[in-house]
Amino acid sequence: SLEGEIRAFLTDEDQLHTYEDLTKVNPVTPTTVLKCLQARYSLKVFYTHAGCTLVALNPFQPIPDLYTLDVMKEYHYAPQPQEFKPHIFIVAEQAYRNIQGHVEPVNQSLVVSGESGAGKTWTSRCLMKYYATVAGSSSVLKIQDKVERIERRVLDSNPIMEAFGFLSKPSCNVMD
Ligand SMILES: Nc1ncnc2c1ncn2[C@@H]1O[C@H](COP(=O)(O)OP(=O)(O)OP(=O)(O)O)[C@@H](O)[C@H]1O
Repeated sequence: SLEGEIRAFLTDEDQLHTYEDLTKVNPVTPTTVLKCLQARYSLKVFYTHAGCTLVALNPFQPIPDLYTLDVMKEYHYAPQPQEFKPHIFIVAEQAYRNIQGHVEPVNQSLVVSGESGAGKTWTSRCLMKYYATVAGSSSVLKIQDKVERIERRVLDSNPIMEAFGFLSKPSCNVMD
């Protein structure tokens, strides 16, 4: 039965954190998926693939080592970044490479979704920082300046984007 399969899956508690892609979880149920994410979270692992989607959990604390210039470079220069640990930089790099594609460059969109407080603004800033850094000038000062300008623009565009989407959410009737 499904219940039996779920129980058997959860018995192997020490293995739950090893699932780097939730499509490998079997059986895929809310319980099994959440238990895996929980096991990873408790080991301070905040990113997990779910096929071509990336699940980002909010650590609710600064994790500076996860977003350093060196980490960005590691993902940017890796021949196969998807073989590294799940990270927002894998998604960023994949989209970047698709744009750079010499044969047929394709416009790219990154959809960042989640409930209020999930970390969408953080993630968008993280993506902007990544692009401003890897695609930017080689001068450190210029990079810093560009990152700050792009970040500012993203944050400034928030009220406009929210005016279109956020205000009509049933959970947040700001229009009332
Ligand atoms: N990866 C992360 N590392 C450290 N802090 C994070 C991370 N992700 C989110 N946070 C923190 O969690 C809080 C909420 O994140 P954020 O503002 O990005 O949420 P949001 O999804 O944009 O929320 P809302 O929809 O309400 O605007 C912020 O204080 C942010 O700094």
